Amino acid sequence: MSTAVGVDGLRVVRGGREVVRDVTFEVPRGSVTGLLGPSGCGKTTLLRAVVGVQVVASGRVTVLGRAAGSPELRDRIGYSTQSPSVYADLTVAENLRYFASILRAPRGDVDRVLDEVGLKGNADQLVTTLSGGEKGRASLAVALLGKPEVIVLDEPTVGLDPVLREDLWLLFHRLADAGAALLVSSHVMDEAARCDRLLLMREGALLADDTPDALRAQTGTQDLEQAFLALVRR
Ligand SMILES: Nc1ncnc2c1ncn2[C@@H]1O[C@H](COP(=O)(O)OP(=O)(O)OP(=O)(O)O)[C@@H](O)[C@H]1O
Repeated sequence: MSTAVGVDGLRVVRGGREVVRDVTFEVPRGSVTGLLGPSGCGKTTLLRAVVGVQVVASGRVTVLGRAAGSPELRDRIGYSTQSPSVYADLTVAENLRYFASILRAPRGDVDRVLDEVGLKGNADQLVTTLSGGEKGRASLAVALLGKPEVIVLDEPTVGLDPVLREDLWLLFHRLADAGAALLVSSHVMDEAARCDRLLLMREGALLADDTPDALRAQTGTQDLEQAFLALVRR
C-alpha cells in the first residue's frame, strides 16, 4: 500500500506550549486510519498540520508527495473540521453547489455527496434550521466533493445516533476501498475497532501506531480502551 500522508518528527507549539511532540507516522492509501486520544491531546492540531493550515515548529508533513498546504493539493484533499463549516443562511444544496464550483467538481457531485451522507431529504433546507448532527454531515458532504484522494475528518460522528454512525463508517470504508486515504479523529474508543490502523495519542505524543488486532495482542486485552490504558501505564 503506498503512502498518502507522511509526518516526520512533527512538533507544534500553541500558546507557548508544545502540543504536538515529535510525532512520526504514515497514512496509507486505501485504508481508514483512526486518530484516537483524549480531549485536548492534540488531534485537531495534528490534522490541521496535515491539511497545511497549522504553523509548525519543526518536522515535515508530506501529502501525496508534496509539502502539506501546497496549492496543488487543494482539490486533492478533503477536510471536515470539528465545527461545521457551511453557510448558515444557504440551503444544504446551495452550499454544496457553491463549494463544488470552487473545487471545480462535476455538477453531479452534489447529488452524490448528499446521498452519501444521508441528507437527500434535507437538500433544500436552510443550514440554520438543521440539527447539530445534520450540520456536521453537511460539512462532511463538502469534504467529499470532487472525490479527494486524502480525506481528513475531525470527529465526524460526534452527536450522531448509532444507525447514522454505522452508515458513516460504512461510507468511510467504501471510500477507502475506492483508493482514498482516510484520517479520522475520534475520542470515542468504541470507534477504534472500526479503523484499519490506529494512531493512539496522549499529551501531544503518539503512544501507538498499529492495527487494532496488533494492539490487542501487544497489550493482552480484547478491548481497545483497555489496550489504550495498558499503553498509558507502561
Ligand atoms: N489557539 C490556541 N492557542 C493556545 N493553545 C491552543 C490553541 N488551540 C489549541 N490549543 C491547545 O492545544 C492542545 C491541543 O488541542 P487540540 O484542539 O489539538 O486537541 P484535541 O485532541 O483535538 O481535543 P478535542 O478532542 O477536545 O477536540 C490543547 O491543550 C489546547 O488547549
